[in-house]
Amino acid sequence: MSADVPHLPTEVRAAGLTLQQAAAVELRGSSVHLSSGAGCGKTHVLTARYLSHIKNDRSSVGQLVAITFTERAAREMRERIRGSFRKERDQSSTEHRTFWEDRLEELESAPINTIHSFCGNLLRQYPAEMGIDPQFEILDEVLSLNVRWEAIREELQSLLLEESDAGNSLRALTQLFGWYKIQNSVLHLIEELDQGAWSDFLNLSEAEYRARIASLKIQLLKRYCRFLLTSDPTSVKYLTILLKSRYEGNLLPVKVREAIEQLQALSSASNLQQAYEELHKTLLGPKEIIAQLVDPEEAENVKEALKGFRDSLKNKLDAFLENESGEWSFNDFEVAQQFVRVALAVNDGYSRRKKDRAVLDFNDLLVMARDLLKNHPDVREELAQKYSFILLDELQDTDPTQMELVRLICDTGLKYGKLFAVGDAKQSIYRFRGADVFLFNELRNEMPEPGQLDLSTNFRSQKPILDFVNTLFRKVFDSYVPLEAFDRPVLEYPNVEFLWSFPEVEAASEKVSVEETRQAEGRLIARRISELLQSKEERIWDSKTRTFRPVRAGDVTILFRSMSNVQLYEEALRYYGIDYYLIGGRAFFAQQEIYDVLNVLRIVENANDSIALAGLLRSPMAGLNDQSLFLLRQSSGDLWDCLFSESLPSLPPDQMEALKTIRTFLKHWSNIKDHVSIHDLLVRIIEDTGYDAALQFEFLGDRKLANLWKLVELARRFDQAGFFTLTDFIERLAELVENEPKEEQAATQPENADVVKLMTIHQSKGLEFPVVIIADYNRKKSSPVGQQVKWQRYFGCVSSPPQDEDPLPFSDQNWRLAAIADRMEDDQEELRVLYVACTRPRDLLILSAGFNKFNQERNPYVHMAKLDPNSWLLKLGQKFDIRTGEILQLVPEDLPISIRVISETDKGIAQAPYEKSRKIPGKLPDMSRYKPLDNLL
Ligand SMILES: Nc1ncnc2c1ncn2[C@@H]1O[C@H](COP(=O)(O)OP(=O)(O)OP(=O)(O)O)[C@@H](O)[C@H]1O
Repeated sequence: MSADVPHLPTEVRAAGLTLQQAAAVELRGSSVHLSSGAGCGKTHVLTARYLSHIKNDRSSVGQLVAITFTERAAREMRERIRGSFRKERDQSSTEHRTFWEDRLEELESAPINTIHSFCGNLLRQYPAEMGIDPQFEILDEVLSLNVRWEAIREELQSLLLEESDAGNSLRALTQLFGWYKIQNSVLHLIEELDQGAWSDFLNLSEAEYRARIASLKIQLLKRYCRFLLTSDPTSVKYLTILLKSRYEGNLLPVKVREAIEQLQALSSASNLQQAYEELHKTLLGPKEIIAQLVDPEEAENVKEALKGFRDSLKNKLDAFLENESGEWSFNDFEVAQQFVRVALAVNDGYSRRKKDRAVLDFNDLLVMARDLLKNHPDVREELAQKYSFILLDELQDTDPTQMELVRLICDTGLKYGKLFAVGDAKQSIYRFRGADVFLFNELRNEMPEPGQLDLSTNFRSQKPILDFVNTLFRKVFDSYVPLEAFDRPVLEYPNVEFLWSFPEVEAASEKVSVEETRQAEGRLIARRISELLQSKEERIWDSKTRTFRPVRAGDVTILFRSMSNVQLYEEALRYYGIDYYLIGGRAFFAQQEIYDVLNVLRIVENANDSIALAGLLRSPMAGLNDQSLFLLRQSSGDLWDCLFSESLPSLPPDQMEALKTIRTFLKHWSNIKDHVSIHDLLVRIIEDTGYDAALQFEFLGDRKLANLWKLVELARRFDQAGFFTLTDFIERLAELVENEPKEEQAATQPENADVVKLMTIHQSKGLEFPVVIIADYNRKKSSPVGQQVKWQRYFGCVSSPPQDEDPLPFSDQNWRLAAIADRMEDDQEELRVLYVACTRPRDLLILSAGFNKFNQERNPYVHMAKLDPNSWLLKLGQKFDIRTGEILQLVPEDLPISIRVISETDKGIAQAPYEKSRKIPGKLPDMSRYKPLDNLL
């Protein structure tokens, strides 16, 4: 590795980097921690740095490791590096061309990959050290879940009879929770396995545990009170009404400020209960306050808000106020330890199963690679010799094991020039996978000062979008560095739009479902896209021609927080005749085609499953209609008997034909099922029934077909794994259908097709699009229900008592406190997700939401508060009048932003002039087949 480079290589300056970027590319001698806002060229700089190691440090491709976190990002990074090499080759003199040709060839096998594949390769090089089979297979998410379930079932069964601590723990837990809940709880726990922390937790004495919780509780209360005042949508909504009401006299603000101060002082109160009661009294709202309000409507608002704020505080502070020493029949700490003991025993069984089958899951790859480096200094040394520079993208998404790995790979070079790490703390959005943004900041503080670098010039978005982002997030993130716009032409059209829709209601009291509001929103989005596509307005910047051009379908991307309701938006797009491409919808296992396959397999496996049989008969595989099914049912009690009886009911000829055909097939499939692989059986079923062709002609046919083939592929992987039978496959599939793990739906069109794209915000990370619509902006986050136990990083294991028992068998106080700690972190993460979304567009950002109805409030703050905001809308409404787009409470840093607000009722959407000019399909697709099966049975 070369030492300091004394002067700036001119090639780098010529590459068109900013001074900030060039500094990051050129620094040597110190490692670099490059922190940057979105779109400031992190990946761009990382690519330039890679190139500069080849050019200026004379490194070979094999000496450079580039690591990122997703396959997509790794592909993109390799592509960008390849592009930069090609450029070098094309600009080189003849004698240097071969140099770059060779580097390009080496690049194909260069270590530019995800951290998981880096670890996988490492383990294959040193299998003996870790005692693993070098030919190990990697279990993906779905298959590892299967093996985990198998371990849970079998290990719990044998533990139940075992005389051991774990056995005793399981028996005690079963009495408390019942068998079913234990299984799910154990699954939940082992997915969060943190072996070291678990052993520490088991070694804690009760006194140590209680002391730890007591100190945590005080720290938590302090943070929580601040959170309630600034970020909790419910309490902030009431506070907003109280503080922003128009009043005469000063009693209300005085009282509210007094309450705020009391709330802030709670965590240092010597007697918490007493301090809380004082606060409660302040908020009781003396009559004089109301009397000072001129406007009766305002008086009503204030009265409601005072009560709402009081009740919400009581509810939220409850967990802190309770006395721990209640009369409980069980001890919460013991229950938590019992869970950990059982989960550890099951996890041992899971590890054994993996070892026997020579398979590793994703987590094993990281943990084992970490242990390999930790426990084998010789391997560490070899690696240090082999790799001169480590380039790491998306540092903010590292989890503790990954960070340990990075430290071990860099070894003594960690601070001294070996590591080049880039990231953005504001874009850390993988907490649910264990990412911890704290690690990002911690590493920064360890770096020598010259290596702590920043980027703040954004090359992606038009200036007004950045002004909007800065205004919205300035107060949201600590030490926010505003994004500066790269100098380029700006449009006269507003680059930010609010798109608010609400269904038309007859009477003010009429209730509107969330689904209806989303449908109206979908229609307004589709209408707006259609308007943009028809418009001749030149609003998309083309960097090649350096001019603006009109919007094309492929410019538009709709981003979702969650894909659960995406079909409502898809329907609207189809209704408007807009082609689109759904990137990996999450609910793969919740699709009708998956149910259909499950039904047919169930019936082939077990003829007595009449629910599955009914499902099969009415699916396109058999093609019977409800009337025929009804007649079949009537003619005999049992559907199967009737299907195979001599005397069939009289059915129309086509239905009779369909019935006889499926009967023949069913006999045939049952005969071959034990002699062919699961994959072949499935393919045979599809071929016999022409199911693939039938799906093709349905609504969203392409995607259904792609999903079907994805399922066939899953069956092939089951066969390949070699240890699953058809019964296993059916059982696992049924579980997957029930639990809906995060499996993406199959892709149907190339991602670069010129059609509108729909994806989650997580999938959009690192990407950019000309037009971005953030849909479902006011979506409320649903909280998990029915969970019995969880691992919380500060509290350790906490368990929730069975809620149907009165009194509760053990205290749920720690469970609730741990939930509060998680809730606050989740809230921060939600805002980071919003930041990622708002920083994706280049030319136009549209925020869209469907509301019940707009209330008539004149005061913008009260208006917003009454919409019952989620955390996104809360932040938006604190800074903007969401009805007009005006900035509220200007501060000197705020720049004027022109925001276009479109708000429409359903009727308004339907009456839009351009809709009439569109060719609209006659009717929406017939979804009647999707009604639940139990209607029939
Ligand atoms: N010096 C530069 N000159 C011109 N364009 C640049 C420069 N640096 C970056 N860009 C462009 O800016 C855009 C954003 O760059 P890049 O994707 O590398 O940013 P990023 O920081 O990784 O973004 P994010 O954090 O949002 O993923 C890209 O289109 C990139 O080509």
